[in-house]
Amino acid sequence: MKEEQRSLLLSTTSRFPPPPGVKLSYGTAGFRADAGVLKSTVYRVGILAALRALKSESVIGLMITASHNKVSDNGVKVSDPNGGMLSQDWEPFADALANAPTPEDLLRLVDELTANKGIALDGTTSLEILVARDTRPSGESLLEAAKLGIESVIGAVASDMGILTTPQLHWMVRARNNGEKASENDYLEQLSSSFKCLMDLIPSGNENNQVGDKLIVDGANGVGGEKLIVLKEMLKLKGLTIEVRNTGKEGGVLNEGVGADYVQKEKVVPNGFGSQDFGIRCASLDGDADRLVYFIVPSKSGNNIELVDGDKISSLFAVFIKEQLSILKKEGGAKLSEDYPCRIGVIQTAYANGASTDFLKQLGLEVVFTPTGVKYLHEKAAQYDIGIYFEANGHGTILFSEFFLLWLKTTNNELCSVAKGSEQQKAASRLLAVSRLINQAVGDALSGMLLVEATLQHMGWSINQWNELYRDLPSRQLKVKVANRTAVVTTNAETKVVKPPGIQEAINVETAKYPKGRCFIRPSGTEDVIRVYAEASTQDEADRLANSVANLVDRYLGVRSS
Ligand SMILES: CC(=O)N[C@H]1[C@@H](OP(=O)(O)O)O[C@H](CO)[C@@H](O)[C@@H]1O
Ligand SMILES: [Mg+2]
Repeated sequence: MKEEQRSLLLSTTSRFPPPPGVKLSYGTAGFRADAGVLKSTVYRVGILAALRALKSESVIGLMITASHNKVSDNGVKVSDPNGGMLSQDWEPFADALANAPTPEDLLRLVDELTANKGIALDGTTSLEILVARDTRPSGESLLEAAKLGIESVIGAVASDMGILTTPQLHWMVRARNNGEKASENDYLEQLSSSFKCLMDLIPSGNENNQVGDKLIVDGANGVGGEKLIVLKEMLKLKGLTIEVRNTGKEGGVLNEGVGADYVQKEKVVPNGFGSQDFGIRCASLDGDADRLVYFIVPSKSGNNIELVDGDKISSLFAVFIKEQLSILKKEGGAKLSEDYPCRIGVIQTAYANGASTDFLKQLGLEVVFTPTGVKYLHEKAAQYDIGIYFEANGHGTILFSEFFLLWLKTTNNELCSVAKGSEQQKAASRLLAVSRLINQAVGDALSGMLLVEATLQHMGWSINQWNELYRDLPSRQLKVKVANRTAVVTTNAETKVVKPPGIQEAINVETAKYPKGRCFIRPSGTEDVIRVYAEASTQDEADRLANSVANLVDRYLGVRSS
């Protein structure tokens, strides 16, 4: 490392001492903690992002958000050149960098990494890192720390993109590296034009359309609500009214009694909604708008909603895509000069409701499981021609392989010349529009919502009809505070505990008491808790199973004393 670079890093790093006694790790979604302890971490992730840009010779993203966490938390994560999560082999370096006690330790780590990865810190290239944040009040000063981190690496330039949803930033990084138009307006344009294309292709004569022309969206008092209001204006929707509540402008607090995580985990009505909304399709975004769930409010006063979660979204998309593929290949249609055996995969985690897995398998689809965290699901989905992945909490998307998209475009052109306007050609156009609408970088609540809306219109289904695709098995999720959550080590896509010894056997004994019982525990990567998930044939049994396993967690891992 040249002297100029060394002294720049030393002087800036000494302005951001790590808070004593805090050890952070790059978890399921980057670093997250109370915003008050994060400045040094965010500054150091700035350095990391700069080095990643220099290594990949590409544009990189840095997002400041703590998504569904409480407003006083914040976090930081890096978007890789393809718009996906940071390559997993860089995570140990992220941990080491964030926890390096002194500026000299940090310099040593940077030296090691640059030597190891062959990164030349000679300032001969200039690379851009796009930086954005969600609406948290702590975001502004953390963003400044990130910029200083980036610009303490010679050759790295920070571009402040302001307040964005997480998926918008990932989309921009991907678009920039693909040489495509990449502004926020380009993002909104692409979503609205592909949505309109899908709406124009809705089969005519669907007289029994039950969809209902109103959608009410809970914006979690975060960034998603305000972006949706802009998008709505661009869409100039006919026959669909979108009302946005909890935009953050009405005085509500981010994620407090609102938002996709609250709605999905607690299964209750979010603030601002009530029995007056019965019969209307409702949806909820999370704090950074990368998760989406739908729900139905109860007809009478009472709090329990009917949740239409990520598994149902995944199932709806799977049904629609399967239908388009079978139209495209149907007997008696135009003969395609080349056929292509499209491989579809649906990716889930252990949190997927067992009934959804059965439904997808009955559709004849390949269903595979990964550990929790979209980085794992995304990686697996990318191995298919069409990879549909959703976590039960509503975080997911549909990935199309480049090869399949090329085939689809060629097929569509061919059909346009021999059978323009045929059912086959429309199916090809629909699939192409889906690939443009649904975010190819990461799960995106806004693009996902537009695809749900277009699909329901296509099918003519009300939210109830969609919800009845299958009946969820009753489930319950609990969080347990423990002295040290890293004491729990799991295997088998997180469905079995290997440490501490004995607890898995005890969980098995509890689970065996309930028909259709299924239960697992794992340490959260975003909150300081152990999560308990239980499924059983009645709600009461699911609750009892979850509670008894939560007690086991207490017993084996000891409750936090503070
Ligand atoms: C049960 C659950 O919903 N877990 C979420 C949550 O991770 P945890 O590691 O469980 O805290 O946040 C992640 C990031 O948003 C998301 O990928 C994941 O699915
Ligand atoms: Mg989120």
